[in-house]
Amino acid sequence: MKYYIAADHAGIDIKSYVKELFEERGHQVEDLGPYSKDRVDYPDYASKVCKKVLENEGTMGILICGSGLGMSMAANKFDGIRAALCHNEYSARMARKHNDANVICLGERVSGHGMIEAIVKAWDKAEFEGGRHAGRVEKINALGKMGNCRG
Ligand SMILES: O=C(CO)[C@H](O)[C@H](O)[C@H](O)COP(=O)(O)O
Repeated sequence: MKYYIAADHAGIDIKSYVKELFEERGHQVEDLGPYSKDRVDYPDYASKVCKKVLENEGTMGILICGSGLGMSMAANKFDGIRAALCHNEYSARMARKHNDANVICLGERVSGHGMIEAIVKAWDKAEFEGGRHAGRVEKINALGKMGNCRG
């Protein structure tokens, strides 16, 4: 699997570690920045990753900020992106098995190295189950195409 990874200043310390975890599991990971610890805005980096994922079918994204919240909120604005904030293994497993998530969001200020490793492993081992979940995921995708849902 090809992944695109990015962070903000609050996620940059573990970006290389997360990249290595995915590479150790046989994946290719392209780092879209940032490349210094300067303060940056997470929507800019969520945007870089989501655009790449949408442009390149079959790829996935990894986004890291302090809590993972800002990245997931920004990423889920993109039609076709199903970004899952994962603070534990269960969430990571369900994000893939039930939601067919294509972007994983992590919080450097929330999860330590050991938990991050467990999350990555759980995400990577899990596969979308389809079946009853397929129609639900299609409904998520349809919501994105509706644009402004306020009617
Ligand atoms: O979006 C977030 C919080 O919901 C992310 O954790 C950001 O990384 C965080 O807001 C950055 O905060 P900072 O005080 O500017 O470092």
